[in-house]
Formats: sequence, structure tokens, C-alpha cells
Amino acid sequence: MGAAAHPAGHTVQLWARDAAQAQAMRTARENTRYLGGIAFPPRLVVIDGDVMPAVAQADLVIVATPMAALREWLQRLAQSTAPVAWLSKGFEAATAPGLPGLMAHEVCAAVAPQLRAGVFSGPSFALEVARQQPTALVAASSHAAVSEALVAAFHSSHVRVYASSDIVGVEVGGAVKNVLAIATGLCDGLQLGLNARAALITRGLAEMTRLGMALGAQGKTFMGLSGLGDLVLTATGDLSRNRKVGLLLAQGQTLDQAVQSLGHVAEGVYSARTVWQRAQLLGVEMPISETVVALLDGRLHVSEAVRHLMERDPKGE
Ligand SMILES: NC(=O)c1ccc[n+]([C@@H]2O[C@H](COP(=O)([O-])OP(=O)(O)OC[C@H]3O[C@@H](n4cnc5c(N)ncnc54)[C@H](O)[C@@H]3O)[C@@H](O)[C@H]2O)c1
Ligand SMILES: O=P(O)(O)OC[C@H](O)CO
Repeated sequence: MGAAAHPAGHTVQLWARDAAQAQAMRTARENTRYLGGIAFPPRLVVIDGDVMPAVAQADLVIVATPMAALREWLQRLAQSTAPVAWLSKGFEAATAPGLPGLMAHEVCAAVAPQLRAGVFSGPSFALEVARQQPTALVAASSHAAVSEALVAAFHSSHVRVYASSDIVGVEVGGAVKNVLAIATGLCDGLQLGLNARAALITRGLAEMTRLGMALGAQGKTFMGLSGLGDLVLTATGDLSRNRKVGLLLAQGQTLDQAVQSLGHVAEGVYSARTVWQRAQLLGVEMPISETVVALLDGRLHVSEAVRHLMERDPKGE
């Protein structure tokens, strides 16, 4: 996102937790490990060590870590006076037995309630954003100042940023699409055909919307960029790590092998159980997500997954 912010005329401080990786990026003026071949813009500065001096100077702080690291980062940033936005797309794993896992804004409310914060989401493979290919995103927060800061920082000739106040809807879309992309990868890996893929995406959108509305989201959010848009991208785009997990499971790899071979996080693997757990608590039917959880937990074999979905009782659409 650092490269994306630059055309709007901002200086970006990119913090890396690994000092050697930070030095390698300073030397190469690119992130060879993750986005090789994309030169950093001149006003991007790579930093490491204590991040707080940079936070104190910032007009906007972006947290670009997997969901599993978000709690720790929001605790660290709790006193920031600048708005904070996260890119993480997932539900947190339960932190104690008997407690449901949380959405990102719920984690924020628990550990940094005074922070002006929100989520930056939508269909956006990092590689295409870095190449400055056209991308449209959603900035969602209950604080208008946060969405406004994201629009000011990122809206440009190649990135369109739409503001939303429906943070629940945007976060549910971002988390559930990853689970559904695992299912779609599996479907394509098993060569079940285009009819099956369209059915999974459409019924997946229905279950995403059901869960979101039960959690208090607005239905229309799921027809937007962070819902349908990101679901279509992740379920069908071969740059997706979540889709890749499904494809690899279909080839007979174990979950551990599939996750190891990615080298990046596939959030659906970690969010699926929480998504399913929250749906169960609310009495929301999510048969595709339920099937993915059963596969990931090893309770269902790949070869049984399709039968599991197809043999459900008939019902109205
Ligand atoms: N890559 C994409 O195309 C993309 C696009 C939009 C949103 N996202 C979301 O953004 C989040 C991050 O995705 P990614 O692709 O950058 O993941 P990634 O697996 O590449 O990890 C991103 C970085 O976070 C670092 N990290 C991990 N734990 C950390 C911690 N505790 N503190 C600091 N840094 C830590 C990793 O070392 C890595 O450099 C995910 O939730 C993902 O769903 C990714
Ligand atoms: O590679 P994935 O599956 O994590 O998807 C990346 C982005 O979330 C797409 O918007």
C-alpha cells in the first residue's frame, strides 16, 4: 500500500519487524521477497526498530499484518492520535475457551477503545496495486475522519476509494470470502466445472450476507466491493492464496503441506472456524463454510465434500 499512497503525494514510512529484511529493502529499493521487480517510489522510507516515533509523526497509520497480529498491534497503537486502519481480512481465533473469536473492530473496541480506527478492504491483489493497475477499495469506519483520511491518502488515478460506515459488513465480507475461496479452489481443482463454481460463489454470497446481517451489517454492503467484488476476485483469481489452498487440497496435499508451500498467510484457513462458530451462535446456516471447516479439521475427506453439499435437503432459493 506504500506504493499506492505515493501518487497522492504523501511520504510513506514502511516499518518492517525484521531488521535484515528492512536493510535488504533499503538497499534494493524494492521488496524483493514479496513483490520483486516493483521499484519503491522515491518518497517511501523503510524503517525498523522502535516504530513509535514514526507513529507520533504520522497523519495516518496502516496496519498491514495478518489478523493474528492485529490485537498486538492495536494494543501498541492504542494511544495514537492519528487515525489507524487495518488491511487484515479475517476473524480472530477464539482467545479463551467458550468465547467466540472476534472481528477486527471488536478486537479494537476491546484493546484500544479510544482509537479512531477502521478497515481498508475490497478486491485488491497486492501485486496489481503495486503495479498501479486500476483498483477500487472501501474505507469503512464509524469515525468519518478515518474514511476521510484513507480517501485523502489513497484516492488517485489508479485507486478509487469509496467510504462506508458499515464496518461490520466490510469485515464480514473480507473474512468470509477467504473461506469461500478455499471451497472454490477445491471445486476447480477437482474439475467440477463452471456451473459448480458459479453455484458456489452465488450460494457463498448468500451465506456471507446471512451471517453479516445477523451480526448487524447492511445487506447492500455484500453487493459491493468488499462483498461480491472481493469474493469474485479471490474465488476466481489465481493470485489468491486462499484459492490456492483449495487447489492444493484437491491435488491431495495435506493442509500443512498446502500452507507451507504458500509462504504467505491464507487467512481463510485461520478464520473458518470462527466464522462457523459465530454463525452457529446466531443460528445462521452456512453450509459451504461448515464444509470447509470439516475439511480443514480433517473430519471430511476432499472426495466427500461435494456429496456433503449436494445431498442437502431441497429448499427455496
Ligand atoms: N496480499 C494481498 O494481496 C492482500 C490484499 C488485501 C488484504 N490483504 C490482507 O492483509 C493481511 C496481510 O496480508 P499479506 O499478504 O501482507 O500477508 P503476509 O503473510 O505476506 O504477511 C504480511 C507481513 O506481516 C508480517 N507479520 C506477521 N506477523 C507480524 C507481527 N506480529 N508484527 C508485524 N508484522 C508481522 C509478515 O512478516 C509479513 O511481512 C491479511 O489479513 C490479508 O488478508 C492481503
Ligand atoms: O491472496 P488472498 O486469497 O489472501 O486474497 C488477497 C486479497 O484479499 C484479495 O482482495
